[in-house]
Amino acid sequence: QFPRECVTVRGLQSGECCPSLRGDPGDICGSSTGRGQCVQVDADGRPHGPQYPHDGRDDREQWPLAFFNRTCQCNGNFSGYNCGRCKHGYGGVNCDRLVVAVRRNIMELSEDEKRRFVNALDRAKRTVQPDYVIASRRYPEIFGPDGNTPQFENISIYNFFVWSHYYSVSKTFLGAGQQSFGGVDFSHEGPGFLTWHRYHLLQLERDMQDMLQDLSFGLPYWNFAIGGNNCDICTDDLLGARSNFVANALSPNSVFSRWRILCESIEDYDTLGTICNSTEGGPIQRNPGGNVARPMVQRLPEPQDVSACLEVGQFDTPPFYSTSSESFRNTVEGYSTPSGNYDPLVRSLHNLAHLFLNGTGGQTHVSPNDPIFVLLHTFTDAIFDEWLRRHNPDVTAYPLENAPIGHNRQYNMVPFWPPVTNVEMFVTSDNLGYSYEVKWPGRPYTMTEIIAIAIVAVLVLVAIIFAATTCAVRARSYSHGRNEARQTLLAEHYRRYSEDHERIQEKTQCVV
Ligand SMILES: O=C(O)c1cc2cc(O)c(O)cc2[nH]1
Repeated sequence: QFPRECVTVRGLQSGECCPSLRGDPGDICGSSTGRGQCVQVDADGRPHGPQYPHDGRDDREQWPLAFFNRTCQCNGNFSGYNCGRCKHGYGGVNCDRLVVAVRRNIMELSEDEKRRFVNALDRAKRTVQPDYVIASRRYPEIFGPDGNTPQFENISIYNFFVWSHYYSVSKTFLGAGQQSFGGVDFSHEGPGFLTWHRYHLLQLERDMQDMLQDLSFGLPYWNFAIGGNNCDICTDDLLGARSNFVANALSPNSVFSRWRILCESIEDYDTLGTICNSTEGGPIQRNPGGNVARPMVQRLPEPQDVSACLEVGQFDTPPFYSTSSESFRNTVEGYSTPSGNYDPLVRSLHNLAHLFLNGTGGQTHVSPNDPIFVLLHTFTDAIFDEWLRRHNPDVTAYPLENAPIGHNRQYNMVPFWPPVTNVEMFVTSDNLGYSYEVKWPGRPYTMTEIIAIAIVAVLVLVAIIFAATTCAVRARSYSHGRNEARQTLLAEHYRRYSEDHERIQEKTQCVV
């Protein structure tokens, strides 16, 4: 969440996180080369929705002001915590070269591409994130027991991805002996669901591009809208088959069976007020389609669910929450029927795909530990992107205020650094340096369309029958006429022939 350079006692006390580029103390934010400058953080102070009634009790309010109030602001296509890198979609030393990463269906990768993707994920699980460290305590305890030891830890690239999700969904600690408040979620159940997860994926993709030294590396996606109860990507060449030996475990032939998960000690965090740190625990649990207690989540979404949700015209609707009706966001998130009707009993699309996994991938505080999370979310993001293309909304379609805390248009998404607002992700993917290769299922016909098509079909059929009958009648009368003519002709022939014959006979008789 924060650059390693910033989490010193002095850095935290100053509230300034404006590291210099290339270690020259005078060159904060690369200012000497015009890359950027150190500025005041702009944090959203507009009213949030009524779901969160504990203002002043959580480090994530008005992110990131509890930790830092000054940051680098980069010029042009420069970007990053010290303006040392390029905006998404740009490369080269001067950040003036366009680069695009293509995100493809994982099922359509070649064997070699599949192997390279699995290996890249595994390497990310073991490679230390070079720039960022994570807080292992809430701000009141951030300087450590001696007041001089900032409580931050190194973490791997993949675990950084896991930790960021955990931090955004964790409960608000209200004090020892008091129940933590769970009605808060900075990345779900609000308009920020799509923008938050979009940035989350971009950060992982960027970290993996750097690790692989390949700016064109694109995260693939899992088309989870295939119906049925089979997880098609749960094979050993992809995300891991089932174990034949241990219930809910992954096959030992998959590298993911050796992954250990982060952030599983949820009771400790909620009762002691601690924060998930970089310590790993048990293995990934997964039993796709096997939740016998909830038959509704034993099947994957259907292709027509995707077509239906893309028809929902409004991005989000009041109260901009998991109870919103006729909201594209709430529909694709999966709290509504695929056509947009809110129903508390329904789980569809993204939520259904999570719950179908039935294990680590189905619990918000740990779900990214299962790497299927990445592919499930790239597909959700692809649907979001297609919706943006089809509906071409203005920024005003995204609520400016009164969304649940963390979800307002200008809110800096928690816990990303440098600060990035929800609305910055409310653009089509080509503005962010990536694109999707997807064949979208056709839109299902409405009842009116079905009736109109049936009427046209009947009319065409009647016209064909009429034309055929008319032709047959005409053909019959024509051939009848020709027969009559032919018979008249024959009769005439015969008459002439007979007369000639009689005449010849008369002549011959005369000669004889
Ligand atoms: O119960 C749900 O609808 C549900 C579970 C779950 C897990 C997860 O990681 C998410 O991101 C969302 C989600 N929804």
